[in-house]
Amino acid sequence: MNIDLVDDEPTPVPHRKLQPGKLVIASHNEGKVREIRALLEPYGIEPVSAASLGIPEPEETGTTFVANAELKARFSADLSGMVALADDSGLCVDALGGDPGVYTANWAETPNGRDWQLAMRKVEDALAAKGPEAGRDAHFVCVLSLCWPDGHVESFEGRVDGTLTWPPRGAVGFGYDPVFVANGMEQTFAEIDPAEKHAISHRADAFGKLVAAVLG
Ligand SMILES: O=c1nc[nH]c2c1ncn2[C@H]1C[C@H](O)[C@@H](COP(=O)(O)OP(=O)(O)OP(=O)(O)O)O1
Ligand SMILES: [Mg+2]
Repeated sequence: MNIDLVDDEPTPVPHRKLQPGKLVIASHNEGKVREIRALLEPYGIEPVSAASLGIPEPEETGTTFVANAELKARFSADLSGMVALADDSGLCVDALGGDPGVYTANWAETPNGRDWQLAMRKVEDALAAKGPEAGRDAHFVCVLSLCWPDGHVESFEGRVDGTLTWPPRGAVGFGYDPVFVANGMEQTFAEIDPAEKHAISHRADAFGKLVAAVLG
């Protein structure tokens, strides 16, 4: 047994409970806002979107999901004076060394806004270039960060494992949903009911941890 490892355990920080009331969803992605609203619904929290408060999108300068989720949550908490909940997420493809990862949204950027067909095609082309032995395993990651107006922040990470399919299938959901098939399923995330996605998604996984820590 490595004694050093035991000594290095971080001191647990007590969680702060989230009280019923208004909360800013610090995301400008309508697909995410819709999903986060649905997840919050049973908890007596009234979500308002950052866009509806006129809060702009901060620059995502972090190199990790946690760093970006926390900077987005802090930005909206500072500007609104309310508790803010941000989501930083992405698609990590094993054969691509985890890309596009933190840069998943950037792969969709064009001069005319985001193009998800193009982004899915880019991932597929990169994967095809690796050859069939590389495999098609991928996972989505989601970090949800809550920031209070006094700067207290709590973050929760979730993931869902699956494989990438081609061509894209389905019209529900957003982003890369049409090419992602979760393990144990046959349909893509864009072919299943939102409720089914909420039962297994990376966002739901992170949200479950958030609930246990700050709403339980
Ligand atoms: O469930 C998902 N189903 C499909 N695609 C997904 C999902 N979850 C994240 N993704 C992809 C698309 C998203 O655009 C990118 C995250 O980028 P990310 O910077 O966290 O979000 P974003 O810029 O779209 O919105 P915002 O930063 O305002 O919350 O990963
Ligand atoms: Mg973003």
